[in-house]
Amino acid sequence: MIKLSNVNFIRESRTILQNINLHIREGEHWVLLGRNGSGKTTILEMVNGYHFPSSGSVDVLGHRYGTVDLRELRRSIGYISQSLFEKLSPADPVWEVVATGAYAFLRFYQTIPDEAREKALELLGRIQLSHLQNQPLGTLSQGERKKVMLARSLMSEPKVLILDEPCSGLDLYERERMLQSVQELSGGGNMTVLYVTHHIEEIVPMFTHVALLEQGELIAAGPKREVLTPELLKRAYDVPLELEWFRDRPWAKVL
Ligand SMILES: Nc1ncnc2c1ncn2[C@@H]1O[C@H](COP(=O)(O)OP(=O)(O)OP(=O)(O)O)[C@@H](O)[C@H]1O
Repeated sequence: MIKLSNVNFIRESRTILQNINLHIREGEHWVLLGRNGSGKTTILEMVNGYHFPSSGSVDVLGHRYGTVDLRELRRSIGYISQSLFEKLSPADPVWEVVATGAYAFLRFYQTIPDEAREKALELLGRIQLSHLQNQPLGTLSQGERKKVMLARSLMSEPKVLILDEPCSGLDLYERERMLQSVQELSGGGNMTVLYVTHHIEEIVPMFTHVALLEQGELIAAGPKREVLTPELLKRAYDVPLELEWFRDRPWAKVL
Protein backbone atom coordinates (compact mmCIF):
# COMPACT_ATOMS: atom_id res chain seq x y z
CA MET A 1 0.00 0.00 0.00
CA ILE A 2 2.66 2.55 1.12
CA LYS A 3 6.28 1.47 1.06
CA LEU A 4 9.35 3.60 1.64
CA SER A 5 12.52 1.64 0.96
CA ASN A 6 15.98 2.88 1.97
CA VAL A 7 14.81 6.47 1.58
CA ASN A 8 17.32 9.27 2.01
CA PHE A 9 16.43 12.92 1.53
CA ILE A 10 19.15 15.52 1.33
CA ARG A 11 18.54 19.26 0.94
CA GLU A 12 21.24 21.92 0.82
CA SER A 13 23.81 19.36 1.96
CA ARG A 14 21.68 18.50 5.05
CA THR A 15 20.38 14.99 5.55
CA ILE A 16 16.70 15.38 6.42
CA LEU A 17 15.69 11.72 6.17
CA GLN A 18 18.11 8.85 6.55
CA ASN A 19 17.57 5.26 5.54
CA ILE A 20 13.81 5.21 6.11
CA ASN A 21 12.15 1.83 5.68
CA LEU A 22 8.44 1.91 6.34
CA HIS A 23 5.79 -0.51 5.13
CA ILE A 24 2.15 0.42 5.68
CA ARG A 25 -0.44 -2.16 4.65
CA GLU A 26 -4.01 -1.62 3.47
CA GLY A 27 -6.40 -0.73 6.27
CA GLU A 28 -3.68 0.05 8.81
CA HIS A 29 -3.91 3.35 10.67
CA TRP A 30 -0.49 4.80 11.47
CA VAL A 31 0.62 7.70 13.64
CA LEU A 32 3.94 9.38 12.96
CA LEU A 33 5.56 10.87 16.07
CA GLY A 34 8.78 12.78 16.59
CA ARG A 35 10.15 16.11 17.74
CA ASN A 36 9.89 19.35 15.75
CA GLY A 37 12.01 19.08 12.65
CA SER A 38 12.41 15.28 12.87
CA GLY A 39 11.06 14.85 9.33
CA LYS A 40 7.38 13.94 9.77
CA THR A 41 5.94 16.41 7.25
CA THR A 42 8.72 15.56 4.80
CA ILE A 43 7.57 11.92 4.88
CA LEU A 44 3.95 12.94 4.33
CA GLU A 45 4.94 15.14 1.40
CA MET A 46 6.92 12.25 -0.05
CA VAL A 47 3.92 9.94 0.17
CA ASN A 48 1.94 12.64 -1.67
CA GLY A 49 4.63 12.93 -4.31
CA TYR A 50 5.51 16.54 -3.50
CA HIS A 51 9.09 15.53 -2.60
CA PHE A 52 11.22 12.86 -4.25
CA PRO A 53 13.85 10.93 -2.31
CA SER A 54 17.50 11.67 -3.05
CA SER A 55 17.92 7.89 -3.04
CA GLY A 56 15.67 4.93 -2.31
CA SER A 57 12.11 4.38 -3.53
CA VAL A 58 8.54 5.27 -2.65
CA ASP A 59 5.64 3.04 -3.69
CA VAL A 60 2.04 4.08 -3.08
CA LEU A 61 -0.99 1.97 -4.03
CA GLY A 62 1.21 -0.29 -6.11
CA HIS A 63 2.83 2.53 -8.11
CA ARG A 64 6.45 3.54 -7.89
CA TYR A 65 6.92 7.29 -7.76
CA GLY A 66 8.86 8.52 -10.75
CA THR A 67 7.00 6.18 -13.10
CA VAL A 68 3.39 7.21 -12.50
CA ASP A 69 1.02 10.12 -13.29
CA LEU A 70 0.89 11.80 -9.89
CA ARG A 71 -2.23 13.87 -10.65
CA GLU A 72 -4.18 10.68 -11.22
CA LEU A 73 -2.75 8.93 -8.15
CA ARG A 74 -3.38 11.92 -5.88
CA ARG A 75 -7.12 11.50 -6.42
CA SER A 76 -6.81 8.34 -4.34
CA ILE A 77 -5.03 10.22 -1.55
CA GLY A 78 -6.83 12.58 0.82
CA TYR A 79 -4.51 15.13 2.39
CA ILE A 80 -5.25 17.53 5.23
CA SER A 81 -2.64 20.09 6.15
CA GLN A 82 -2.37 23.75 7.07
CA SER A 83 -0.45 24.49 3.88
CA LEU A 84 -3.29 23.07 1.79
CA PHE A 85 -5.84 25.12 3.73
CA GLU A 86 -3.87 28.28 2.96
CA LYS A 87 -4.18 27.61 -0.77
CA LEU A 88 -7.99 27.60 -0.65
CA SER A 89 -10.05 30.71 -1.27
CA PRO A 90 -11.43 32.24 1.97
CA ALA A 91 -14.32 33.88 0.11
CA ASP A 92 -15.73 30.61 -1.25
CA PRO A 93 -18.75 29.09 0.48
CA VAL A 94 -18.01 26.04 2.60
CA TRP A 95 -19.98 23.58 0.46
CA GLU A 96 -18.02 24.62 -2.65
CA VAL A 97 -14.70 24.18 -0.86
CA VAL A 98 -15.77 20.67 0.16
CA ALA A 99 -16.98 19.86 -3.36
CA THR A 100 -13.59 20.76 -4.92
CA GLY A 101 -12.13 17.77 -3.04
CA ALA A 102 -13.82 15.43 -5.54
CA TYR A 103 -11.51 16.59 -8.30
CA ALA A 104 -8.37 17.57 -6.40
CA PHE A 105 -9.01 21.15 -7.65
CA LEU A 106 -8.33 24.11 -5.43
CA ARG A 107 -11.29 25.99 -6.90
CA PHE A 108 -14.11 25.56 -9.44
CA TYR A 109 -14.12 27.85 -12.46
CA GLN A 110 -17.18 26.27 -14.02
CA THR A 111 -20.59 25.11 -12.85
CA ILE A 112 -20.30 22.59 -10.08
CA PRO A 113 -21.93 19.27 -10.96
CA ASP A 114 -25.10 18.52 -8.92
CA GLU A 115 -23.62 15.21 -7.88
CA ALA A 116 -20.60 16.94 -6.27
CA ARG A 117 -22.86 19.48 -4.55
CA GLU A 118 -25.08 16.77 -3.09
CA LYS A 119 -22.15 14.77 -1.86
CA ALA A 120 -20.54 17.83 -0.26
CA LEU A 121 -23.80 18.65 1.54
CA GLU A 122 -24.12 15.06 2.72
CA LEU A 123 -20.57 15.03 4.12
CA LEU A 124 -21.19 18.36 5.87
CA GLY A 125 -24.30 16.79 7.42
CA ARG A 126 -22.28 13.82 8.67
CA ILE A 127 -19.91 16.12 10.53
CA GLN A 128 -22.79 18.27 11.84
CA LEU A 129 -21.80 21.37 9.89
CA SER A 130 -24.82 21.71 7.58
CA HIS A 131 -25.67 25.07 9.14
CA LEU A 132 -22.39 26.49 7.81
CA GLN A 133 -22.73 25.29 4.22
CA ASN A 134 -23.14 28.76 2.67
CA GLN A 135 -20.76 30.62 4.97
CA PRO A 136 -17.44 31.84 3.46
CA LEU A 137 -14.56 29.56 4.42
CA GLY A 138 -12.53 32.44 5.89
CA THR A 139 -15.17 33.18 8.53
CA LEU A 140 -15.04 29.74 10.18
CA SER A 141 -13.46 28.97 13.55
CA GLN A 142 -10.32 26.78 13.72
CA GLY A 143 -12.36 23.73 14.72
CA GLU A 144 -14.87 24.25 11.92
CA ARG A 145 -12.07 24.73 9.37
CA LYS A 146 -10.41 21.47 10.34
CA LYS A 147 -13.65 19.56 10.01
CA VAL A 148 -14.38 21.16 6.64
CA MET A 149 -10.93 20.00 5.50
CA LEU A 150 -11.75 16.49 6.68
CA ALA A 151 -15.00 16.48 4.70
CA ARG A 152 -13.17 17.86 1.66
CA SER A 153 -10.50 15.18 1.81
CA LEU A 154 -13.16 12.47 1.83
CA MET A 155 -15.03 13.74 -1.26
CA SER A 156 -12.95 11.61 -3.60
CA GLU A 157 -13.38 8.49 -1.42
CA PRO A 158 -9.61 8.16 -1.04
CA LYS A 159 -7.88 4.88 -0.35
CA VAL A 160 -5.25 6.70 1.69
CA LEU A 161 -5.96 9.55 4.10
CA ILE A 162 -3.08 11.70 5.33
CA LEU A 163 -3.61 14.11 8.21
CA ASP A 164 -0.89 16.52 9.29
CA GLU A 165 -1.68 17.75 12.82
CA PRO A 166 -5.43 18.03 12.26
CA CYS A 167 -6.04 18.90 15.93
CA SER A 168 -3.48 21.67 16.31
CA GLY A 169 -5.01 24.84 17.68
CA LEU A 170 -8.17 23.10 18.89
CA ASP A 171 -9.50 23.30 22.44
CA LEU A 172 -10.16 20.08 24.33
CA TYR A 173 -13.81 19.89 23.29
CA GLU A 174 -13.10 20.61 19.62
CA ARG A 175 -10.16 18.21 19.61
CA GLU A 176 -12.31 15.37 20.91
CA ARG A 177 -15.02 16.16 18.35
CA MET A 178 -12.45 16.20 15.57
CA LEU A 179 -11.00 12.87 16.71
CA GLN A 180 -14.53 11.47 16.85
CA SER A 181 -15.16 12.62 13.26
CA VAL A 182 -11.86 11.14 12.07
CA GLN A 183 -12.79 7.84 13.69
CA GLU A 184 -16.33 7.84 12.30
CA LEU A 185 -15.48 8.88 8.78
CA SER A 186 -12.23 7.01 8.21
CA GLY A 187 -11.87 4.48 11.01
CA GLY A 188 -14.01 1.79 9.39
CA GLY A 189 -13.55 0.04 6.08
CA ASN A 190 -10.26 -0.39 4.34
CA MET A 191 -9.00 3.17 4.32
CA THR A 192 -5.32 3.46 5.15
CA VAL A 193 -4.56 6.39 7.45
CA LEU A 194 -1.31 8.25 8.14
CA TYR A 195 -1.60 10.80 10.94
CA VAL A 196 0.98 13.22 12.33
CA THR A 197 0.64 14.71 15.79
CA HIS A 198 2.65 16.08 18.70
CA HIS A 199 0.16 14.77 21.24
CA ILE A 200 0.33 11.15 22.29
CA GLU A 201 -3.20 11.19 23.70
CA GLU A 202 -4.53 11.75 20.17
CA ILE A 203 -3.66 8.11 19.46
CA VAL A 204 -7.30 7.03 19.80
CA PRO A 205 -8.32 3.36 19.53
CA MET A 206 -8.70 3.42 15.72
CA PHE A 207 -4.91 3.77 15.37
CA THR A 208 -3.10 0.47 14.99
CA HIS A 209 0.57 1.38 14.42
CA VAL A 210 3.09 4.05 15.38
CA ALA A 211 6.35 5.16 13.76
CA LEU A 212 8.84 7.15 15.86
CA LEU A 213 11.29 9.50 14.21
CA GLU A 214 14.41 11.00 15.68
CA GLN A 215 16.39 13.52 13.62
CA GLY A 216 15.37 12.04 10.31
CA GLU A 217 15.80 8.42 11.34
CA LEU A 218 13.12 5.90 12.23
CA ILE A 219 13.88 4.55 15.67
CA ALA A 220 10.83 2.29 15.88
CA ALA A 221 7.85 1.33 13.73
CA GLY A 222 5.18 -1.26 14.44
CA PRO A 223 2.04 -2.07 16.46
CA LYS A 224 1.33 0.86 18.79
CA ARG A 225 1.74 -0.97 22.10
CA GLU A 226 5.19 -2.17 21.03
CA VAL A 227 6.37 1.29 20.01
CA LEU A 228 4.75 3.45 22.69
CA THR A 229 7.07 2.47 25.52
CA PRO A 230 8.65 4.94 27.98
CA GLU A 231 12.13 3.94 26.75
CA LEU A 232 11.47 4.62 23.07
CA LEU A 233 9.52 7.82 23.80
CA LYS A 234 12.33 9.11 26.00
CA ARG A 235 14.73 8.50 23.16
CA ALA A 236 12.51 10.29 20.64
CA TYR A 237 11.59 13.28 22.84
CA ASP A 238 14.53 13.38 25.22
CA VAL A 239 12.12 13.69 28.15
CA PRO A 240 11.65 10.98 30.79
CA LEU A 241 8.01 9.99 30.97
CA GLU A 242 5.53 7.41 32.11
CA LEU A 243 2.72 6.17 29.95
CA GLU A 244 -0.75 5.26 31.16
CA TRP A 245 -3.28 3.49 28.95
CA PHE A 246 -6.90 4.49 29.54
CA ARG A 247 -9.66 3.11 27.28
CA ASP A 248 -7.06 1.96 24.77
CA ARG A 249 -5.59 5.45 24.58
CA PRO A 250 -2.09 6.39 25.85
CA TRP A 251 -1.56 9.36 28.17
CA ALA A 252 1.94 10.63 28.90
CA LYS A 253 3.12 11.92 32.29
CA VAL A 254 6.40 13.77 32.26
CA LEU A 255 8.56 12.68 35.21
N1 LIG B 1 13.30 22.16 1.14
C1 LIG B 1 14.02 22.13 2.25
N2 LIG B 1 15.26 22.65 2.29
C2 LIG B 1 16.00 22.61 3.42
N3 LIG B 1 15.58 22.07 4.57
C3 LIG B 1 14.36 21.55 4.59
C4 LIG B 1 13.51 21.53 3.45
N4 LIG B 1 12.34 20.94 3.78
C5 LIG B 1 12.46 20.60 5.08
N5 LIG B 1 13.66 20.97 5.58
C6 LIG B 1 14.16 20.73 6.94
O1 LIG B 1 13.92 19.38 7.24
C7 LIG B 1 13.68 19.19 8.62
C8 LIG B 1 12.43 18.35 8.79
O2 LIG B 1 11.30 19.14 8.48
P1 LIG B 1 9.82 18.59 8.65
O3 LIG B 1 8.88 19.72 8.34
O4 LIG B 1 9.66 17.34 7.89
O5 LIG B 1 9.78 18.25 10.22
P2 LIG B 1 8.55 17.90 11.15
O6 LIG B 1 8.94 16.69 11.91
O7 LIG B 1 7.29 17.82 10.34
O8 LIG B 1 8.53 19.16 12.10
P3 LIG B 1 7.33 19.90 12.89
O9 LIG B 1 6.84 18.93 13.89
O10 LIG B 1 8.00 21.07 13.50
O11 LIG B 1 6.29 20.28 11.87
C9 LIG B 1 13.59 20.59 9.22
O12 LIG B 1 14.76 20.86 9.92
C10 LIG B 1 13.42 21.51 8.02
O13 LIG B 1 14.03 22.75 8.23
